[in-house]
Parts: sequence; structure tokens; C-alpha cells
Amino acid sequence: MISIDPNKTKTDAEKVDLANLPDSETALEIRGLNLRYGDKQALFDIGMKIPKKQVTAFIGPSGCGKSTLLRCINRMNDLVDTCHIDGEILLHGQNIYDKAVDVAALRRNVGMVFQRPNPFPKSIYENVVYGLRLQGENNRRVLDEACERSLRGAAIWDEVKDRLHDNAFGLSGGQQQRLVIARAIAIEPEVLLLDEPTSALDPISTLTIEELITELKSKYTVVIVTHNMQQAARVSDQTAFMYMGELIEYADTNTIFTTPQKKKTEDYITGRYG
Ligand SMILES: Nc1ncnc2c1ncn2[C@@H]1O[C@H](COP(=O)(O)OP(=O)(O)OP(=O)(O)O)[C@@H](O)[C@H]1O
Repeated sequence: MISIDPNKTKTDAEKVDLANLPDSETALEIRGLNLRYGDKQALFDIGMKIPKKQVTAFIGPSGCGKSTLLRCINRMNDLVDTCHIDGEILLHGQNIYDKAVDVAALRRNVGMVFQRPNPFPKSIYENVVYGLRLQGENNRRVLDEACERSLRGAAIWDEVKDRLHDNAFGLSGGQQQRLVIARAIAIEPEVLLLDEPTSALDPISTLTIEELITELKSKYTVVIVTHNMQQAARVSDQTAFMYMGELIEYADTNTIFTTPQKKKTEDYITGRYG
């Protein structure tokens, strides 16, 4: 069984009622989402509400659709020609799949960090302010402030403040991943999507990123895909267990890991398949 930090155990009163989450506390609502890659259906009728300023984890065996679902939230799947999507994802009550939606603006508001750190071949400074420059911001003072704020927010300022103009490729993998998180938060998104953000990192860097994720939720709604159940238990408030494209169970993380309601969830978290 996965161990849960007793300090994280919530009373029934503290648990978020995910089925009846009021709009004011909902960051995203996924409704009747079906997705096919060509003839192969990868997501089946997914419905869930993701609370604001909390960490929500998607877990499940390889190929169950975790990354596919995550990529729907900022329309990254639009880039896949064979991908067909039905259903809705509401952000502020507006369906992000509506024809009127500006996808570039959506992706500014819903940032994404991938499995492997992907800094640009530029200085640390230019990596962080990249999105602001794209928006036309060239005021040095504004960029300097955003750079420091974002690097502090990503818990890497102290390590890089004396070498902001060095190439980002000189950083370690764990530092690069925090730099990429700084780049994502520099443009002040509301939602951060993290797709297995520590799977390419060593245990110490993983721990640093996990601590950072816990801090990030004071400002952002975080959705994380992880194949590491201990990580989901450590960092998330809610966990969604997926299996073969279906959302099997979605509840607060303690419930999923200590008293799951569905047999499939229990089989997965007890390591009966995986
Ligand atoms: N671009 C694509 N084209 C066709 N099929 C795809 C594509 N991306 C994913 N799939 C298929 O969709 C299903 C779900 O894949 P997805 O990557 O979302 O799963 P996952 O749960 O994130 O897996 P993993 O933990 O291995 O990353 C799989 O069967 C996969 O082969």
C-alpha cells in the first residue's frame, strides 16, 4: 500500500466534494470527452471537475490515456492530424474547443512542462523572458523583474542569479526542469500541466521539483501526469485513476490510496497490474 503523510490526511469536512464543486472553485470542467487517434479510441466519455489552486494527479498503467487527457487541456492534440475530439473542456465556463477560442492565448493561460527539460539554446535570462518578448515586452526593468520573480517562483533563483547570461544548457537536468517551469510561470498562466516532469531526473532533483509543485499551488492550478504512485501520493490533493481510456475513479488522494471504491483502482495501487 502507498504511504500517505499523516499531515496530509484530510477530515471529511476538509475534502473537496469533487462531484458538486461550485463554479467559483472550479478551474476546469471536462464533459463527455471522447478522443480517437484515427480508428482507435483513446479516451471514453471523460467527465471531471478540477479544483482551482490544487494539485490534481492523473495515474494509471502505461497507455491508459493520461498524457492524452492532459494534452487535451491546452489543445496540444490539435497538432496530431489523426486526432478527433468530441466533448467539452470548460475554462471559466467557456469551452476551449469552441471555434472562437484563440489557441495561442489558451496556451499562454495553460502552460505545459514535459518529461524531458527542453530549454531553448539561449541564456538562462532569455529562456525565462521568452514568452514576454513574444508578447512584445522589451522594457528591461519589466523583463528583469519578471525574470527574478519567475526564477524565485521556480525555486532556482539562488542557484543561477550570478550566471543569468550563461547558456541554459550548462545547467543540470533538475535545474533545467526548474528553469522550464520558470519560463512557464513568467507569463503568469492560471493552469500548469506537468507531464511526468521528474521521470528523467535523479531522486534529489525529483524531491526538489516535488517540493516546488507543492509551493506552486498557492498561485496556480496544477495538473500532473505521473506513473509514480508515491509521487502522486506525495504531491497531489486529488487523484484520477485511468484504465484503458476510461476514468475509473476520481477522489481525494487519501481515499484513492487508502480506501479506493473500485476494484480496478485497488488492484492498481496494490501493484496487481501495472
Ligand atoms: N499521436 C498518437 N497517435 C496515435 N496513437 C496515439 C498517439 N498518442 C498516443 N496514442 C495512443 O493512445 C493511447 C493513450 O496514450 P497516452 O500516451 O495518452 O497514454 P499514457 O497513459 O500517458 O501512457 P504512458 O504512461 O506510457 O506515457 C495509447 O494506446 C497510445 O498508443
